[in-house]
Amino acid sequence: MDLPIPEREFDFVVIGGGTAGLAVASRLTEDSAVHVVVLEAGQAHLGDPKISRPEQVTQTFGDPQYDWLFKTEKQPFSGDNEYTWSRGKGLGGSSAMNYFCWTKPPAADVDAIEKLGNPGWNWDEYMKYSMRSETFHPPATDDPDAPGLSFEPKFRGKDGPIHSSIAFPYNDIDELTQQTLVNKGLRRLKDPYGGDITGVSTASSNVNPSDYTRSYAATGYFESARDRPNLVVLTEAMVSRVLFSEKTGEEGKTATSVEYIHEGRTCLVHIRAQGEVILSAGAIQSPKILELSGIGRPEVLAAIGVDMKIQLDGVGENVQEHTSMDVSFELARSFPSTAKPPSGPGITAFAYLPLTAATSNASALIDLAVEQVQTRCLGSLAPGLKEQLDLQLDALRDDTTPDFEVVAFPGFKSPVSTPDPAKRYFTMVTVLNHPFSRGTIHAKSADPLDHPSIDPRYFENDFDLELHVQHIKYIRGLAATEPMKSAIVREVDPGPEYISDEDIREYIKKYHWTTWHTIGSCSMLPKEKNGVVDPELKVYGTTNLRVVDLSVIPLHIAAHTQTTVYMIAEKAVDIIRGNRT
Ligand SMILES: Cc1cc2nc3c(=O)[nH]c(=O)nc-3n(C[C@H](O)[C@H](O)[C@H](O)COP(=O)(O)OP(=O)(O)OC[C@H]3O[C@@H](n4cnc5c(N)ncnc54)[C@H](O)[C@@H]3O)c2cc1C
Repeated sequence: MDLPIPEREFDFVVIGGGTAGLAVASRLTEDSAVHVVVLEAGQAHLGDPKISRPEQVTQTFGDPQYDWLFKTEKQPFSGDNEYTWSRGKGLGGSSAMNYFCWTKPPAADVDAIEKLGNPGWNWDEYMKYSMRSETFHPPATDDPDAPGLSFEPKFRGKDGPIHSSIAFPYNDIDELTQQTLVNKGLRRLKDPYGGDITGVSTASSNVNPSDYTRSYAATGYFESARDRPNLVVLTEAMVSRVLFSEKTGEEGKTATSVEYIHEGRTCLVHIRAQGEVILSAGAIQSPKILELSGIGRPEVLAAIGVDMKIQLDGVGENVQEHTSMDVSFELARSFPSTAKPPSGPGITAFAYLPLTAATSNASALIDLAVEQVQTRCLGSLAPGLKEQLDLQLDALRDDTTPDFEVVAFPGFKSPVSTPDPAKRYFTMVTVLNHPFSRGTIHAKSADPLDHPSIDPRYFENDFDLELHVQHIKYIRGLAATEPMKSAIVREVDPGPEYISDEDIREYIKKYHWTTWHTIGSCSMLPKEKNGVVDPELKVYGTTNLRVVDLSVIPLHIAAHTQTTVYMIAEKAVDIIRGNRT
């Protein structure tokens, strides 16, 4: 590592040594004849306790050595506020700073990706490849059905590089939440990893129980591959663009080299004949690198002064992000809690529910969503967006597909009030899983060091805000349900000043936050539907440039996203190997 690499040729140049990038590089170099270089903009950080120790989970946030610290544009439909979007910088990328939640989407969400024109991207394939990435460590227990400890072996990976476990003890806030949700009509799931997540469940974590450390792309995939002579990993190498041959063949343009900045010098690395570039810079920077390479929308390239090589109108479009809200409560002194503030992230109790379970008003709300979609259709919907929104409407109508997520956090979490150290609190976190709004991420200039312009267009489709209002009301309904009702003294934030829908809306605009799950900026869709990559993850109009990271997911899923990224990487490697034989 950290070798200044001479201008030599490789079979694969991987841009970004993050979650997907290291997984792909490690798998490809299992074949000793295949030579791979990974160019990562950040530092290695290997063995750094701020990354490896679960109890230090937020220590990397806001530190530019570890965190890209992106800022969104001002959001006109969200009070003109700007929002900070953290992303991991260094080996392992965002898997080095995430919150350890190991979750998987419902089968229906993955099958929807196939329905959008992507054969082979369905739930069966998801299971096959995601299990390949995981080794699950069952809990040591005499009672396999004990709350928080139940699991189904057939849904869990047995010999993959990433270790998962039930690392954070199930505590009485988890039980309080889960029992209240059950009393509100949800069912308890034995194991939410088999494609049915609707109900109450306990999530695993990507913590290796053998030494209680973070299991992530750098430890899981890279450590076992790092001594291979056919793998070179260069850190602090900021890729600026991909260069193509002058001639365009029948199948498109061929990438010949990748340009990057290392120690203040601009350098090139070359690609062998039959070789490929794998773009794994994440959903925020992969579209920027395509644009700096001359691939994208004509008006974006013209504005930054980059000559167009391939017109692809979908680059940096169709951006979707999960938004999240906190509702915090003060616990009654009588609540017999042994729960201490979590020694790690401590997030284990999850629930996913359909809109129909969240409110008795669901059918009127669905009519409102249909009307909003139809109103927008009268205007100018981007190509392919109608199909996506129709699938979202179908999912809203379906009682078995979840639309929103509830997470119990056994501590105080709110940007508004200051907690009293003499009191105890817990927080219910809600997540909007399938936003209707669509945003953009585009290069702001031709300077590779400039952050891109990030415009998620939060709440441009007002229905997203309406759903968040329903979430807060649902949580208030939980607070009025036993056993939670007797366990709390008061709701702290938003609190009693925010009762009317209008007031709740204003509160949400000020205090919602990102869950760092951006998708869609290099969507896998048919080209005429604003696709950037085909189902083999190849960029349209190129012969040997693939995008392998979260940016390719075209429609959002009800899950935290790391398992999906490992799945994409594992499947990409099979596709690549299949093409080379
Ligand atoms: C704070 C936070 C908490 C999260 N919590 C969870 C969680 O609890 N559970 C969960 O499932 N998911 C969580 N996620 C999301 C999950 O971690 C990400 O979706 C996933 O890791 C993204 O993988 P990726 O490969 O697409 O991108 P990344 O892992 O971000 O990799 C991109 C890599 O490319 C590098 N790079 C970018 N530009 C360049 C360039 N020009 N040249 C060279 N290198 C470049 C970056 O430095 C980075 O290493 C969280 C994310 C964050 C940020």
